[in-house]
Amino acid sequence: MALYQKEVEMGCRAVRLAALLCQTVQRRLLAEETAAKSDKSPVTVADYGSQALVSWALQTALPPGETLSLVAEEDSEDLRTESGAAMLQRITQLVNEAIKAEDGAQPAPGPLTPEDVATAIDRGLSNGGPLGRHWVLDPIDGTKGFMRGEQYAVALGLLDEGEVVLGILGCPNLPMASISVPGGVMAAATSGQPVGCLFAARKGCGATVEPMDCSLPPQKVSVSKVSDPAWASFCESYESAHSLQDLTANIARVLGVTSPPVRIDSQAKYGAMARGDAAIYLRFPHLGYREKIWDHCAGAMVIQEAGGVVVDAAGRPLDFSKDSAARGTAPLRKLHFSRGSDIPS
Ligand SMILES: Nc1ncnc2c1ncn2[C@@H]1O[C@H](COP(=O)(O)OS(=O)(=O)O)[C@@H](OP(=O)(O)O)[C@H]1O
Ligand SMILES: [Mg+2]
Ligand SMILES: [Mg+2]
Ligand SMILES: [Mg+2]
Repeated sequence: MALYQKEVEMGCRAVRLAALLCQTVQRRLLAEETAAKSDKSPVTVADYGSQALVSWALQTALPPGETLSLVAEEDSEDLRTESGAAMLQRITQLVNEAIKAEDGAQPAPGPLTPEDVATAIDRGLSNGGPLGRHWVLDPIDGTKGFMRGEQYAVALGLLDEGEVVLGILGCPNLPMASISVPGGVMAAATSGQPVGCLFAARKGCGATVEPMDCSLPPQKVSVSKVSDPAWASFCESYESAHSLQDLTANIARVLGVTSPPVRIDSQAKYGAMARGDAAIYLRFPHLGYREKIWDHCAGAMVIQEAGGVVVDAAGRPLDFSKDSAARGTAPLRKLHFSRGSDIPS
């Protein structure tokens, strides 16, 4: 079997399963399904449920006795408090519903319990690092976009000996049709092509896209061939709190870019770029913010395998292998870009 083929299949199944749960929640998103984390960022039942499902699906696909190492965004700490119990119940119900909808049956020996779900979420507490295999998960990237009913991604990568070898991006609200058309996402969504894309990239094997609903086979994607910035369009964060939009506007002006920025949430930007919907992605977080590996691992791999290049603000490749535990700095757990994408002074 081709290198990482089994892992790509495991990962795609896990991402599809998680996307199913996200779609269910987004359809009936209620205020009580959202909470605020200690850093004040939003988290929903779908973020937790997606993480639990990916963790469960990957762990159950491994040979008996093999333990999953997963570096993922969420943890169960708030769910294990008295006030989090009802949310954990709700997540457990959604997780069991998604497993049943996929297989038509509950997992043996029976539905997952709230404790099983919390344990699955906390498998994401690995520190990663340069040795061995580590899956890297953002269960919902672009939670704010998800809550607005717009773009988000289930983003799953695999690190092997410090190198990214797989990237899978489930983008349930991204149309299969190009969004670089007048009217953007809205127009593409009504073009008659399916909505919902699954991007997958394996080291050295290129990147593909297929509809989330499996209605078409995977097709190879490649980045835009536009080389003159005057003809290029560029993507950036939808949220101005996530990237310095004034700075990107200035850079675009200096480059001679004439079209307005394409602002969509999440690593769906990487997916859209991988198939040539835009040629440039500019991201400059506000001073002091440290990027997390799960926010870029899968997307960067998809871009790279589609023929693109992803670098930090100083033009250096991103390093996903930093093991922050080795630095003995617990609060920095999983903040891995030592040379980060802070703006150079
Ligand atoms: N202050 C700040 N600066 C930079 N980045 C931040 C910041 N706050 C959050 N985040 C991270 O941004 C993730 C969402 O991705 P994007 O910024 O591409 O999406 S968006 O267009 O702005 O919604 C988002 O990922 P999720 O938390 O998974 O949604 C965050 O990890
Ligand atoms: Mg994220
Ligand atoms: Mg997230
Ligand atoms: Mg988040």
